[in-house]
Amino acid sequence: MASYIEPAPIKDKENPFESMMSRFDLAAQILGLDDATYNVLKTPMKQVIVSLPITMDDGAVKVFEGYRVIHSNILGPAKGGIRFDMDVNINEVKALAAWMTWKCAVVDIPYGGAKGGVTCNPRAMSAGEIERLMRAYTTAMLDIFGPDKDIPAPDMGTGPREMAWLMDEFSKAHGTTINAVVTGKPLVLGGSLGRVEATGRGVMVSAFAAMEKMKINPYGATCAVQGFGNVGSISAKLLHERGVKVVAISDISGAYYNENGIDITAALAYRDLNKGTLEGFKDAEKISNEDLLTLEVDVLVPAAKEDVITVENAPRIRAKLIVEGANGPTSAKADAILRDKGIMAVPDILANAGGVTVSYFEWVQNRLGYKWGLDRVNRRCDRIMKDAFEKVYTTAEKHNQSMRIGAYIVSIDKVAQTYQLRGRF
Ligand SMILES: NC(=O)C1=CN([C@@H]2O[C@H](COP(=O)(O)OP(=O)(O)OC[C@H]3O[C@@H](n4cnc5c(N)ncnc54)[C@H](OP(=O)(O)O)[C@@H]3O)[C@@H](O)[C@H]2O)C=CC1
Ligand SMILES: O=C(O)CCC(=O)C(=O)O
Repeated sequence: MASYIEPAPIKDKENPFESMMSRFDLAAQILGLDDATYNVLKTPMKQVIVSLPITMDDGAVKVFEGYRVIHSNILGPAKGGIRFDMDVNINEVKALAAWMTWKCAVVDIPYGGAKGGVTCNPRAMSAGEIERLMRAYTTAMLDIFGPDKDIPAPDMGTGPREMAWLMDEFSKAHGTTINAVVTGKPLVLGGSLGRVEATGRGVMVSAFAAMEKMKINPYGATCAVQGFGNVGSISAKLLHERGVKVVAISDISGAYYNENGIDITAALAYRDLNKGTLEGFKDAEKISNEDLLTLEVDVLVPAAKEDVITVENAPRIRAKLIVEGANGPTSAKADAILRDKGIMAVPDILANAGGVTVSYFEWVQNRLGYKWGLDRVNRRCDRIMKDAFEKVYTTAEKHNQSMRIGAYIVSIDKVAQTYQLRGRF
């Protein structure tokens, strides 16, 4: 057997790639994965690092570092978002790319996994500076991206506006409009109805599926959501609309708690009129992001960043159910603590897969030159999410493992079978 028999010891502050690998190792061991497939999958296929000199508004030239990692393309073209954030680094991007491989396999869509990013602080940049950066990043990745090769999408710090610039820059370089090179575009450029809401919608569908298993009545169940960007705000809105009492929300300015429930429509309107921040939001007590995580609630939705539920705070988590909107919010060491406490965690690679699922629908529509109605998009996404949830739940039960390891088993099994049937080894 391969070297994965003894999962690597995990240090206190977890490197996200090592954290991902420790779960992968356990699932690979349970599956009895062959050495060749194991060794191929533990290393990303391609890692690209570029330097991007940008003229800032004050005339100074600043050099940014950009990344794109393709973890695997054995299931189809690589797929994954682009993150603009100060914490972006190669280990983070490698982990996020691998998670995309597992995520696409869990929901059974024909894509491999990739991720990209630029180390920058978009909050401190003008729209013009962000546009120049996105266009420079696209130019640097012209040989990597392509509708049959690697298809980017939004992630933290990017959205439809940035995807429009990417599509335009790529199309200019090819002398023709190629909208299928990227998903998460504005609707008029070939974006799909439902994509903006899709990740939050998948979180909501996963939360309801898990509450049903745990016999938690969703009407009046309490919930705390960390992060109020694309994923967090839409998860909160959809849960609130369906009768869940969202008692806490947060962004980088802090967390806002009201035991009687927060009016999410009012919070969204406040954020949108307040330069995108919840700072100063009334009708709630201000608490810290750390305190939000340990509130006594039925459901906790971490939807901001990785590594927020750690070995330090896991013993104090009081939620019955965690539904991971963010990628990698729970460290590998914290997994065991949550499980011992009987907390169910619906893992990122399942819970937040609604986004890439509707990205897939967008790519299909672009290639067909056709548009689907919102009803069709939502119905198909919900069906895929529910089926994936059931498959992961059953697999976890069969192996007496957590939902997370169940999800890794489902994905790694699919990837391994693909290698075998394609006759690679
Ligand atoms: N967008 C998508 O379709 C998908 C995203 N994801 C994952 O979901 C997570 C969130 O992504 P997305 O919603 O797109 O990103 P956004 O940039 O839209 O939102 C991020 C949110 O997190 C908040 N935030 C950032 N840092 C912290 C912090 N240290 N403490 C508390 N809150 C913080 C931000 O606050 P502020 O606004 O004040 O900066 C913002 O509210 C990421 O892990 C991403 O990889 C997963 C699948 C798909
Ligand atoms: O929509 C996509 O293609 C990818 C979204 C993403 O980056 C993610 O699911 O983490």
